[in-house]
Amino acid sequence: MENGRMERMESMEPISAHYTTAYPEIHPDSGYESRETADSQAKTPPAPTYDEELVHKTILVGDSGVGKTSLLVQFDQGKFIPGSFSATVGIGFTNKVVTVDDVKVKLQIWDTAGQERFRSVTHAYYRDAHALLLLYDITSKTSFDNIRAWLTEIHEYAQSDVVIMLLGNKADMSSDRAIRREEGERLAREHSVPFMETSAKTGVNVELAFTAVSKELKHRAVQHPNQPKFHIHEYIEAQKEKSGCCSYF
Ligand SMILES: Nc1nc2c(ncn2[C@@H]2O[C@H](COP(=O)(O)OP(=O)(O)OP(=O)(O)O)[C@@H](O)[C@H]2O)c(=O)[nH]1
Repeated sequence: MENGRMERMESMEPISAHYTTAYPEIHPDSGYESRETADSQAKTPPAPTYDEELVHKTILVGDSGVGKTSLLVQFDQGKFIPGSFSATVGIGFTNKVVTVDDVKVKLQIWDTAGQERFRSVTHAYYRDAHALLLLYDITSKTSFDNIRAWLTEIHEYAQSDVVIMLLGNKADMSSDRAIRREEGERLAREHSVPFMETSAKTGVNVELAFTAVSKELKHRAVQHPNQPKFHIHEYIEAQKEKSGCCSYF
């Protein structure tokens, strides 16, 4: 696996070459959408159309070892391969289509190397990012403490309107927990970013994280004065309640 990983990261072709690849699709639970759609249809004129050719560049960032590659593999392939990944070298991406509100949102998800020595390479990718998923590991206080530094870098190199989401990963490792969920929530509130705990191992909240980001990106792309605004925080809370996802954290 170690060699496979190295090859994947080092043989990246130019972006345009990858757009010919068919996008795998996921269909998230649509209970929330149907309620929202019914409400909005009653009150507003037909929604402006969403351009399904748009590609939203989404980047996973955070310290080395927090689980960026594992989270992406869980989202892409629905599996977790323990201890199988060597540290990411440079940067690579995976295409995914997320169906939200009956439209297909194309995500190009970039997995970056957390190691300091690759930082200057990854900074270059921030500028045209539409969304950044910032991860820490709930068993690592250092990775949590470094979130402020990551946010400083993001504000320095990314566009000011980039969608940011904070994720506390490895939520399955409750006996080794070093950061309480409330601490993650507080930090996220301080920086006005949505937050959830995830597990790349069990898959908890992995799809929700990408779905919430896709919905936010889609709503931004079609934002219309007469359309109800999408509130990512409320969406996440409603979905968490529905799934009862977090009761065992
Ligand atoms: N228990 C548990 N282990 C995880 C989880 N996510 C990742 N791991 C493990 O944590 C280690 C590091 O995971 P990676 O996905 O390689 O971390 P990364 O953030 O991509 O690391 P870099 O490529 O160095 O930036 C591996 O041994 C994974 O199996 C998780 O949610 N739960």
